Amino acid sequence: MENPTRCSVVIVGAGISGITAAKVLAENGVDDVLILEAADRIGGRIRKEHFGGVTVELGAGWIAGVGGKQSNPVWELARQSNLRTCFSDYSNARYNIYDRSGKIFPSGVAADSYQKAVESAIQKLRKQESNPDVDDSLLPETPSKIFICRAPKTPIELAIDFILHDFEMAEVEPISTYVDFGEREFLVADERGYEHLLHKMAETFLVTSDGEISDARLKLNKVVGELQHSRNGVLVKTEDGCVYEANYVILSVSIGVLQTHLISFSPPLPRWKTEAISNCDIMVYTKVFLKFPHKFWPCGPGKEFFIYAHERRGYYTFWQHMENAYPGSNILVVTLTNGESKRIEAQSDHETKKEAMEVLRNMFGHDIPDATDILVPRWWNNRFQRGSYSNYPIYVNRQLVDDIKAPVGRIFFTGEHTSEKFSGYVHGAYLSGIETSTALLEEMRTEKERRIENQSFLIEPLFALTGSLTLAQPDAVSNLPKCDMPRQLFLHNNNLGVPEAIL
Ligand SMILES: Cc1cc2nc3c(=O)[nH]c(=O)nc-3n(C[C@H](O)[C@H](O)[C@H](O)COP(=O)(O)OP(=O)(O)OC[C@H]3O[C@@H](n4cnc5c(N)ncnc54)[C@H](O)[C@@H]3O)c2cc1C
Repeated sequence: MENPTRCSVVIVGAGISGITAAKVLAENGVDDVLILEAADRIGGRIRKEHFGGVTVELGAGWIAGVGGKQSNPVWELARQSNLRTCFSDYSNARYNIYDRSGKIFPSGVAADSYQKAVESAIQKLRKQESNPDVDDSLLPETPSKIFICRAPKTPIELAIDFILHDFEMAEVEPISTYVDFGEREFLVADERGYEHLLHKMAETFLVTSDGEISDARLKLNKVVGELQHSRNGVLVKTEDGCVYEANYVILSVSIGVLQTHLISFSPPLPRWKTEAISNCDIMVYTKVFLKFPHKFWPCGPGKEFFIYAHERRGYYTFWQHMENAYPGSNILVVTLTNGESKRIEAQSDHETKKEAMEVLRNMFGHDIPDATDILVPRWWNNRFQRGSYSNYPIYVNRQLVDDIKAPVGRIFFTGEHTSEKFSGYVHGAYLSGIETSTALLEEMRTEKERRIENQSFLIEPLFALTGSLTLAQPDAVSNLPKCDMPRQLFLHNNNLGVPEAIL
């Protein structure tokens, strides 16, 4: 085995949290950093793809939390890059609920069902708030446990339950993103993709040529498989047999990846850490894109989002047309979550297209054309993701997030799942990258102070002994953890008959 490459910090993962952490370290003078990314691109869960003649976002699509007193930092980045965005008005979606025969539910019925669902959810949350120890798992195992009075049963109730809990919890309980940054949401509709923000950030500290990152400090297709950590540093091993040695590691992989055994830890992570990781839920959220030869759905104000009410909860329920984002693109997007996401990930795209077409024919009649193309992202089966984002309960136990985020020795954890207030969002991941690297910089400063104290403790007696002393590798010494230091001390003018190097 070749000597491992040594650096101050290895960052595992080049999503927005990893790139942001690296940028903050570079800005603070720590630029011997190595970013190891398993995929062949940066961005992680921010990912564009060309589909049907436009750029679509397979992962994060919206900048959520805009228009409040405080500015969302991701919105600021988007403004600096002139990222093209479209305001999304979900408020009308509840009035565009189709039944299986293509009729739209009368607005009074829809509004009434919606109101009842919101009241029921609030009631349930208040109960949880006043008695957080009630074991929710004792309630019947349905996604709609929230309906404590009466579980939703009819197609419209199930559709509203899905919209409320898989999309709009903000209407039920204040969510930090909306409270802090505002209630508006903007869909990114830019040919450069949402990921352009990451590239802009990376360009500020990584070398580029012809617009591509060419810096040796970013290594793509490097799947980290093992972290061996001790008081002195961390050995990072990748699946292709490379070994990197670092003083510290920032681990930015998703909570889904942490729950698998993709990365092994030696010594193993402590129990409090593994328990916290396994107690965090993961949401699978899948946007299926369908391209058509022409439009057959209503457009115009209040029509961007529409809902299909089916007796199976979450069955091709939430639809969006892309005419506002890309006029003339003739693209529809249907969102599935959790069990339905996993189900369609396991089947062929052809089968998914058949199911989606049947639903569309129920809503819009049999004369509509077949989709000419389909795109089905597979976030659950992607071994570098294993899901879309963390899903903490509304009344999250603070200790759980603290434990997920807390460092273990020289391994620091970052990513959207470590954000106490904004988990699940791009801005949560971005802010966590800043928070983690700031904490690491503080730790590095403290360690340096400890080393200086330790050096004088060791050096003073040696001066007394020899009268004269030089350090063969002064820089190396100042960079090493304290227990390695004596190995690096060399005596000058060795007339005492003692070995050249002590130890
Ligand atoms: C379908 C979907 C829709 C979403 N919609 C929105 C939205 O509209 N608005 C919003 O704000 N947020 C949204 N999100 C959430 C948002 O995308 C994430 O919160 C954010 O991008 C997470 O960034 P991160 O840096 O924490 O993690 P990631 O982006 O996952 O970065 C982690 C990186 O680690 C890499 N990695 C994993 N394992 C290894 C390994 N062993 N070795 C090396 N590298 C490894 C991964 O490849 C990845 O690049 C959505 C997410 C998804 C999937």
